[in-house]
Amino acid sequence: MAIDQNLMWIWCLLILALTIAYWYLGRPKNLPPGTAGLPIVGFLPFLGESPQKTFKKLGEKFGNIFHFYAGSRLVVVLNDFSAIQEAFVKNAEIFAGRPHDSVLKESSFENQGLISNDGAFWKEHRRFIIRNLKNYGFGKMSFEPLILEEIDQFLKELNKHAGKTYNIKQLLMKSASNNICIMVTGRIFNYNDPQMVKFQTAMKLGEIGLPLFSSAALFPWLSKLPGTNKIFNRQPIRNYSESTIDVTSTIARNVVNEYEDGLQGNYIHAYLTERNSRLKVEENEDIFTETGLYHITRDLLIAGTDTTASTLLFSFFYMTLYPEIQKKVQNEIDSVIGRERQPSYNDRFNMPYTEATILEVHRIVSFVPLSVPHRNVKELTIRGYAIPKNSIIIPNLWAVHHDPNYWGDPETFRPERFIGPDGKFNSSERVIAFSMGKRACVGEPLAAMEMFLYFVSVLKHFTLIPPDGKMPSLATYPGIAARPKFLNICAVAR
Ligand code: HEM
Repeated sequence: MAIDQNLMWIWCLLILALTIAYWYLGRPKNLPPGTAGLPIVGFLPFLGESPQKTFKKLGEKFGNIFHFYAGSRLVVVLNDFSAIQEAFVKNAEIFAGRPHDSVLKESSFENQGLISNDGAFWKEHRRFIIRNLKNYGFGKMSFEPLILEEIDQFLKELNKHAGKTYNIKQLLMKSASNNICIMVTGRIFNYNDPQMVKFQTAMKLGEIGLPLFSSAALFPWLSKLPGTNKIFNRQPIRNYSESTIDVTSTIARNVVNEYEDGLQGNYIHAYLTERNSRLKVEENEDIFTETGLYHITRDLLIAGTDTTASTLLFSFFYMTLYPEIQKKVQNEIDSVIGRERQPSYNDRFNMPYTEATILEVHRIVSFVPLSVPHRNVKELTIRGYAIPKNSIIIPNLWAVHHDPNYWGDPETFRPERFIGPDGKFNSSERVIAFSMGKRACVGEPLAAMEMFLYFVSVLKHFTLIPPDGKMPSLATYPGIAARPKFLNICAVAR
């Protein structure tokens, strides 16, 4: 009996020793510098609440391309501008994949949308979205009157709360989703419309914050064990996925039901027209599928709502924190636009200080600090390091925006950094809040127009002061997006 027990212990120790040896010695050769972390879990326990800051520190030790392990998955972090550019622009095709075991898989359970997909499905849909949303005014002046109409609805609502402490987040969310709805579905919702309310309630479930890594996806064998749903906190992510697909499918289905062949009034019409023409050639059409339509509608509505709403909210916080900057923006608005007419997106060409302020908000906030994880679809060598096929690639956009060697004083909110000696607006390729390369944000033209028109419209009519006399906090929830914890503003009519 004693011998059996001894033998068992020897076996256990041997297996442990072999696991540890494999963990530390079995890594691919010529990786970028980095750390394997602990056996089984890798570096996951050390990421902290703000992985972007942890990565910035690791970059100081290992250099600007380094690796770590998330569970048994190899992750490569691109920690400065030139590393991201080298991967996402010079080797764009190779780095345009998405990991199939990321949190995105958890949140888009059928993996039929745009954001979590790659390959032919993603490529064709991305091209189609960019082409068609442009046709419906995306980033074009023809879309401006529709945004301005939505801003009218937004300002009327805001005016009801003028001079009071007001939690503006829901209003911003509703207004931002309406702007996407116009293009995708051709309709705009009243803020109290049951579908709008249902969509916002579903989005609220996402406030659990999608983590950078999904433990359930990284440890699929463990997540099959009973009771692990709770440990991996899967249910809230599932609730969020199911509720958002449920409500966005209802919104899309209403448009699908009224569609007649050849109609081209909005993105869903264009999708159905394309699907019908493909079905005439190939009855098993597998790119423009019905499920795909609902998942892509969901992706567009989700991706375009909290991103814009939260970045705008941060812009209001910064104006509250820096009244002298707010005054300069208001002076520019008064002299270029005046108090009577509505702003136009073209006004930006005469408003360098306002443009610089908005760019500074994108830089300092970095709303998606680590972008959305990428995957390299082929092995390749960068700066002499081998990056094995299918690594998870994380671009640290936040580190680019907070690089002291480039910005000098990255923690200071200072729009003047984007104003040239001639007083003109000097944009910077180093502000990459929308990422870069083949997977860069498809909504950037819309987001840029929204940011300018909302920011200017609010400051034209109101002055932002500390709500309840308290300065807004810039604290954010942990997660893939830097959502603000503080939600109140106080807008006093001018
Ligand atoms: C301030 C506003 C916004 C910011 C900061 C932002 C930022 C980003 C970032 C960092 C990515 C990931 C890019 C990558 O994978 O490297 C992304 C992707 C995406 N964004 Fe935005 N975004 C904003 C607004 C919007 C809007 C208004 C839409 C509306 C349609 C949108 C739609 C998308 C989509 C569909 C993707 C996925 C693209 C793909 O995977 O190919 N975004 N965005």
